[in-house]
Amino acid sequence: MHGLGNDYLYFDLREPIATAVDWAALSRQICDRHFGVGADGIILIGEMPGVDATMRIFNADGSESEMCGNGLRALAKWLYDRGLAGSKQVIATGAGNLEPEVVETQAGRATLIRVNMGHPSFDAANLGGSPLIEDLLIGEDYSLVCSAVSMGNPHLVVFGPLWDDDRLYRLGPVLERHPRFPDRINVHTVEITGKNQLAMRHWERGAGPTLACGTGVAGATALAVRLDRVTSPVTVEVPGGQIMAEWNGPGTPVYLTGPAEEVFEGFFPWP
Ligand SMILES: N[C@H](CCC[C@H](N)C(=O)O)C(=O)O
Repeated sequence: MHGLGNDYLYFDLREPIATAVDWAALSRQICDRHFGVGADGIILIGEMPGVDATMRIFNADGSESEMCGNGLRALAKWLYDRGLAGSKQVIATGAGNLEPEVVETQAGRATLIRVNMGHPSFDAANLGGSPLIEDLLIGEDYSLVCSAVSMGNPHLVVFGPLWDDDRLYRLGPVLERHPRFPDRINVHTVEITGKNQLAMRHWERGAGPTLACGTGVAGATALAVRLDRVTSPVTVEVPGGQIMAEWNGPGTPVYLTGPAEEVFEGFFPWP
């Protein structure tokens, strides 16, 4: 399934599995776009009393992340379409229990999902000591004004004209692995295109360039609202399409409303 082209292979683990699987290695093997199926990562669907499902996400490089906004919407769709979701969905993630809501359907299948993404944290400690805005030194003689925010997973935002491919592919990996961020970081170039509009491109931690990053959209929107650069609700243009983000200030969660699509279903021969 994918959310705005941010694609993952989902494993329905609600059945006990005989063998222990090295999910990190399996993610690397599956996500290889030439020798595997190709995807931005894999998502494991589990079960736990009191929630509709649990969700674990592994990036294409095998690293595990705390949260995935596009993945959460797709999982909410998967549960809804199969009649597995309670009236009020609850999905346990690395960033806590979140409650996606199906807001539009077509022929009984979910097409648009609104998700409470939790509260943004501008807490520097969570982001390798990076304050809200910082002149980040890169190499010997080059610095970049960046902002950092956590949505359970860490995001670095560079406001200004949208980067072209050259800049994204050059700066993305350098910033992803900047020593300032011990757990690495997702990187986003964000252009303010209107009072309620942003345009973004992404270099994701553990996946590189993706067509959309839900937690990145949520975090960048909260930063832009916090820095008084846009007013909520915000329409965000990402390479994979459009998504709506809402944040009404400190003490409130960020909401994302966006599509999710199922591309195919199959059975995986356990290694
Ligand atoms: N690469 C991210 C995880 C995927 C997040 C993204 N695809 C989303 O939709 O939120 C990380 O390592 O934190």
